[in-house]
Amino acid sequence: MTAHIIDGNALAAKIRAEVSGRTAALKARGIQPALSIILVGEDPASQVYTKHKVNDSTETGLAATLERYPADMTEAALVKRIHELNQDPAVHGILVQLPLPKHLDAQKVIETISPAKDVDGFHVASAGALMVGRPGFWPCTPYGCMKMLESIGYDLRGKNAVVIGRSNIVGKPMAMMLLAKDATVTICHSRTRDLKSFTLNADVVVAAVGKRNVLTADMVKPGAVVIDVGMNRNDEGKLCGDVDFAGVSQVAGWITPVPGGVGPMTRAMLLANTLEAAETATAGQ
Ligand SMILES: NC(=O)C1=CN([C@@H]2O[C@H](COP(=O)(O)OP(=O)(O)OC[C@H]3O[C@@H](n4cnc5c(N)ncnc54)[C@H](OP(=O)(O)O)[C@@H]3O)[C@@H](O)[C@H]2O)C=CC1
Ligand SMILES: Nc1nc(=O)c2c([nH]1)NC[C@@H]1CN(c3ccc(C(=O)N[C@@H](CCC(=O)O)C(=O)O)cc3)C=[N+]21
Repeated sequence: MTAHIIDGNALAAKIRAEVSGRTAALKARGIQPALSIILVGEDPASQVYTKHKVNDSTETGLAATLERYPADMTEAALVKRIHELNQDPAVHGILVQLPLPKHLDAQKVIETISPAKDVDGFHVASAGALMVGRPGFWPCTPYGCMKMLESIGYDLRGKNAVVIGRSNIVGKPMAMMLLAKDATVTICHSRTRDLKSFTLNADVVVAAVGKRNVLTADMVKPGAVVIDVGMNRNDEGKLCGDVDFAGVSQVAGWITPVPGGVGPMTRAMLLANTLEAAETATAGQ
């Protein structure tokens, strides 16, 4: 068997086109949807990622501002700036790029973002809303994974889903979203004994670990859907996921590639969340 590939680039392009259309409608009402991105420090990967986010936004008609601050910025100064952005009606979304320098408490900083502008979906209020099924912003990476499942018309009801990884920004919200669609969800992590015994029984596997070859062909049920969130570098320095793509694609029914899978979807869902924040903030205006 050779798996069908779920093309994240193509699906992300579709979502961006939808966002562009809705952005044009807002602009026709005199509203410019706007995202503020805060980057603290000089992390090279973060510099690349934030540049991508600004370019994606601009191409879609959203206004994006990248604010860069030195690595020694104090928490008080950062919190003050976020409060200003919270108050600014021209700003609809606020994103603080992670990781933050070690002297800053990332969760505390995120809690200062107004939940109405939390387009990353990392605020505890956003996490709580997802947990209890109330409206709120969903974290972009698991949200993008759900869109990928939706794009193949996959019905999660009663299916066994295994999420590998339990971070607050990927694994845990991913599990909640799958649960909300009536999957039977198992969350595995570094203390899980015999990972393979869980994945072999899974109709859907989401790998969000950050280690190469966490999922290999012998661990996958024939025909399963495999979603690879991981971002790693192989020995040649090439980007690769958590899944042994060459092997697993011989067993799985569907698989997402890295690059060109979940990554572009994460970026597209950020645009969708920002647009939604702008629409909600300006409803009836
Ligand atoms: N494509 C995209 O858009 C994005 C990709 N990523 C990538 O996804 C990956 C995960 O990110 P993130 O959730 O932030 O990472 P974290 O490091 O926060 O979480 C990793 C999780 O994997 C678990 N884990 C570690 N080793 C194993 C193992 N051998 N077997 C099973 N579970 C294990 C950890 O368990 P424990 O809790 O016990 O430590 C932890 O829960 C990274 O590669 C990251 O770069 C992240 C965000 C967006
Ligand atoms: N506040 C915050 N929000 C985030 O969403 C956030 C963050 N901080 N910090 C870092 C992680 C990581 N992340 C990625 C998003 C897209 C790609 C992506 O588009 N990847 C491309 C490849 C890009 C390349 O070539 O390097 C792909 O998979 O095709 C990667 C990684 C978002 N993150």
